[in-house]
Amino acid sequence: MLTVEQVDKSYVQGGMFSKQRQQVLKKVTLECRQGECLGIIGESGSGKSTLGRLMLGLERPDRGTIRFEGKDVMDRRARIGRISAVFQNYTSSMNPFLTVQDAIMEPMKAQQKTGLVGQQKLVKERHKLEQGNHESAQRPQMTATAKVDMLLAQVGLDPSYRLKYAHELSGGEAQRVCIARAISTEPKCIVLDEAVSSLDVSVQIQVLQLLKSLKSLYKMSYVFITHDIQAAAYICDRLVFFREGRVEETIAVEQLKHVQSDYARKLLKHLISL
Ligand SMILES: Nc1ncnc2c1ncn2[C@@H]1O[C@H](COP(=O)(O)OP(=O)(O)OP(=O)(O)O)[C@@H](O)[C@H]1O
Repeated sequence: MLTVEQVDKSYVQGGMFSKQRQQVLKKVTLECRQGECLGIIGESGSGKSTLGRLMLGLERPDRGTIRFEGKDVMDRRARIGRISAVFQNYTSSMNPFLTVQDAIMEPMKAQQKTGLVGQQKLVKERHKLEQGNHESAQRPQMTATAKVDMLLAQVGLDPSYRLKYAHELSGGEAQRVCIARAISTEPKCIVLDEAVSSLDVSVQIQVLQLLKSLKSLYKMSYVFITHDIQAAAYICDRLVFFREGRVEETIAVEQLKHVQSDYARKLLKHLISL
């Protein structure tokens, strides 16, 4: 579904006019399958966030390709409304001048601007009519407010949050709003970069549970980027151990005890059950 093939990425090191480059990603190849949660786990500086930005089409690889359902993610139409993101810095992820309602509606508006919603809706409506389901085909569209309320309810917040601003929210609440925004376009995939790392442990567990239930409700895939092996083991189906910009090992979570590399073993030492 989301495939990364032979991706290299480097950055200029030591100022704008320097010719020195730091190779951050080295021939990275991996796949996040339909409906799975793929964990990318590694030490600080191993290149996890860089890979996340490339998967979101925010930056271009030097070499190699990243495709979502066969289309290059650098093509905006391949990703808009289909791949979303939740980052660690939930308060800075939210524009301080926007209410919760406006923040949640931002991606939907962006999707409407591209005209993609229109096309998808038309196909769905035509299909319903062909099936003889005239009643549901003619049902009026849910109002924006009702849609925001529904999304807030799905992330465990009541409608009174609609008119609040980012600074009026706790960390956990702000991250729930970011999750509501990420699911608003009903994407097929969400890239979560250290999405629970800044939250208190008890809030982390609640948000992880929420992410799990939303994943099955919306039948989404997750790319879960983290340095927290416990959180990864809780939510992921497979883990990619990432070291110095390379894939060191990939393993199913239920096989974790059988990891081969010393690096994966070292990271796993933090997992109580081992
Ligand atoms: N835009 C950039 N310009 C220059 N160097 C960068 C840029 N982005 C990342 N790097 C460098 O690439 C390396 C990998 O960074 P990255 O943030 O991808 O690692 P990470 O595994 O996500 O780390 P952390 O867990 O600490 O967030 C680091 O050495 C970083 O300094």
